[in-house]
Amino acid sequence: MTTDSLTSTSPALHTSIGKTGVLIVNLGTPDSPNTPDVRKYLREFLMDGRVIDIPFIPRWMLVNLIIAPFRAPKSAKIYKELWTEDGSPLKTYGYSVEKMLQQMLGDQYVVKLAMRYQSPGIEDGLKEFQQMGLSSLTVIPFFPQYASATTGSVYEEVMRVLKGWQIMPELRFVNRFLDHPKFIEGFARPARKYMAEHTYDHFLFSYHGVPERQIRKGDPTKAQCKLGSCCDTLNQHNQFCYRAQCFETTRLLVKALDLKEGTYTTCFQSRLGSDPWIKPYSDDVIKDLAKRGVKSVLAFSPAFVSDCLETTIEVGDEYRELFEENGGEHWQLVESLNDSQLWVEVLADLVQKN
Ligand SMILES: C=CC1=C(C)c2cc3[nH]c(cc4nc(cc5[nH]c(cc1n2)c(C)c5CCC(=O)O)C(CCC(=O)O)=C4C)c(C)c3C=C
Ligand SMILES: [Fe+2]
Ligand SMILES: [Fe+2]
Repeated sequence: MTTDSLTSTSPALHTSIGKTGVLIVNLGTPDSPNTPDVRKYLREFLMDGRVIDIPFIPRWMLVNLIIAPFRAPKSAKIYKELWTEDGSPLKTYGYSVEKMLQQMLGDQYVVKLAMRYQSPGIEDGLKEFQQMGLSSLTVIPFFPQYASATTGSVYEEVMRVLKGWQIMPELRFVNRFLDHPKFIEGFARPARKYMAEHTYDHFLFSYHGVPERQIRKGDPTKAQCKLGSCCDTLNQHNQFCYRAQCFETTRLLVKALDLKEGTYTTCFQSRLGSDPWIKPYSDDVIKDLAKRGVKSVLAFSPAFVSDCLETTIEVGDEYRELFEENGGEHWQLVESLNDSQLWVEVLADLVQKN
């Protein structure tokens, strides 16, 4: 082979030698807030066997005959409240972070945003990486705490796509980052600002819930997690218990904000269906706090790195109404990391850890 034939290699391949692909992946959101797009999103999302973890035929019937048709018009209305002129915040922040992280990491890295459901898809992102002939690939799901329904599902999809590749890049998955100091600071910093402006009686840490069954399935000993006080500490036996990881996240935030014992509660939102989900339920906790005479609450949603339907609408609006209806007076949601510099620094650290 002559030098000429070497230099005539395709520019895309040539410039990518030695580069690392970084796939940042969030959950996904509908393509528009209109009912057909919301229905399409709900169908894809809820037909994932890690999200609704029941056998295929009952899952198909539940999703296609009950949840998607009835929920889509209601959810579409809420998505319309959330939508901005740039689209769904979850995706807008994602693109902004993609750009900022690319700038921070420099041209030895190629950063791409993907969504587990809907667009831009994981498969399309990975195919672009494949054409670039990257040497290594880091996948960072945007979920601070590991859950089979989120991080587990992203891995499964990445592995499904990679399975047929002739050349496998060096591969690294980041499976959680709840204890990254800058992740904690990303919530603590805006919280300190609110705490300087107002006195809060109580601090609420509301995480997305999962069905209790999913925690039991993920327990390696099948006996460790009793879904009670055993989740109060995170150790080598329960390190992937989603509920225990949420309590640990609260502990780290409590420490960063120097909150007093008895002034904060960890709870779980967004139940779907009639099976038991992890407790305590956020709506029960909020009603109880208001009835006990708590007048002002600072609320956090630290299972989400981008503001979305679950934070802005559910915690920011619906829980505020619930609190006020039951006698509460002041409710403030701490915004998520969104496209803050701190969040991009967390991601850069996670990429460069190896
Ligand atoms: C924090 C991570 C998340 C976990 C764990 C999770 C589990 C989970 N979710 C559902 C059902 C729904 N979730 C919905 C929205 C939604 N969920 C997450 C994150 C987690 N889900 C996010 C970031 C979002 C918001 C997306 C956005 O576009 O803003 C919805 C749709 C909303 C609605 O129609 O009300 C459903 C439905 C299940 C069953 C589940 C189980 C483990
Ligand atoms: Fe969800
Ligand atoms: Fe547990």
